[in-house]
Amino acid sequence: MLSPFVELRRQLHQIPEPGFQEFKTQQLLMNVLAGLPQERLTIRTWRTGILVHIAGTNPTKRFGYRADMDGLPITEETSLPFPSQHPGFMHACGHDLHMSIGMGIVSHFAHEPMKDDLVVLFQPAEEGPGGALPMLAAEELQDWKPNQIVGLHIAPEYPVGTIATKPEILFANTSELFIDLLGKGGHAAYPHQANDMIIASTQMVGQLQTIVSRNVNPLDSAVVTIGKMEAGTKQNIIAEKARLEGTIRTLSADSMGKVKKRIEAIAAGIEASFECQVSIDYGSNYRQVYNDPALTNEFMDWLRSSTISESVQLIECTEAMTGEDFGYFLAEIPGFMFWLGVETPHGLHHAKLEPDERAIELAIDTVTRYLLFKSGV
Ligand SMILES: CC(=O)N[C@@H](CCC[C@H](N)C(=O)O)C(=O)O
Repeated sequence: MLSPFVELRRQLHQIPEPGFQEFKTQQLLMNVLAGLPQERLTIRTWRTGILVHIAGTNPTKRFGYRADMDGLPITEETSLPFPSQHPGFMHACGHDLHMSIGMGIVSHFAHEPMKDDLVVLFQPAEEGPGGALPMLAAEELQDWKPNQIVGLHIAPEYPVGTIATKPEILFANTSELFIDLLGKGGHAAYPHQANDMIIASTQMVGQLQTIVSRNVNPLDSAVVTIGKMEAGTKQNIIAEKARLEGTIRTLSADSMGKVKKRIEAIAAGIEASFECQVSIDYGSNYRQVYNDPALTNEFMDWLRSSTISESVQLIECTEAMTGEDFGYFLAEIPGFMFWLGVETPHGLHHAKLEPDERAIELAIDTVTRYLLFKSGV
């Protein structure tokens, strides 16, 4: 028989929704919460998110666990018998697992409370525009702010049973990048009378790739990725407009500023050389995920020395250029994030991502036992 949280993951997997539109997701989670013992639960909603407070037996502090909720605009290509029912959308970043693990933690402590309080946050819009910052500022969270917070992210590259983390920076600073180019459309046969934004935008993509290779200190990692480009209407019409969409990743906040300055200089060069207009919008920016060194080391020592080490293998990993708005939680509340192995050949944001569901019960067990270690029964 399937664990109820694997069953929940499968239901969530079928209803991926964009950030701040997680309406069905919220409803499903609310229905599951309604089926749990209510004595110690207080439930609040905030936009499409949910905050669940589980009262401890003799609390002196409050712990937090955060799960993100949104899906991605990807057409699923897995062979799963429970694929996405929302065309063009998929849980391709594991948020379906993060939520079902969150629910498993709520359920555990709703049945068997620990000494301290716990707040489990189901947070919308991690993929964009970012739900963490407004959730942290929300009235609904102010009297429930945890003293320590934990988050996890699935990791396709590690086997089930692996947890990977490190003190200090785990994930990069991020900034979205939207670039609009405006020239002059025209007939394909009269290029001299038009100003072709396909040529200008492809030149710009090429020049953007020189920032990391030529302007950033090789010992200080950065990424500039253009993930989407749009231009043109028909094969024999010169494109008046082009749009580039991408993301910037840096390990230091200082480098983020430098990369943005270079993007602006390249944009000015493209404007001058192609006699067009280039406008830049940085969309949403996420703060680095900075793991509290003392708490992370304590967690790692606990993983190595407690009986959990029989089922969990700890890896001290290097930092990754992924982004996470959980970084905003960690800037305000001490805590850490860790990678949870779900071994699958396809990576995050891939249409064939099929995380191994055995990681769900393992994560529920690990986090609940860690919280009990921290709090006492
Ligand atoms: C873990 C993960 O994949 N997170 C996303 C966060 C997206 C941040 C933002 N929307 C951006 O694209 O810069 C990631 O892409 O790393």
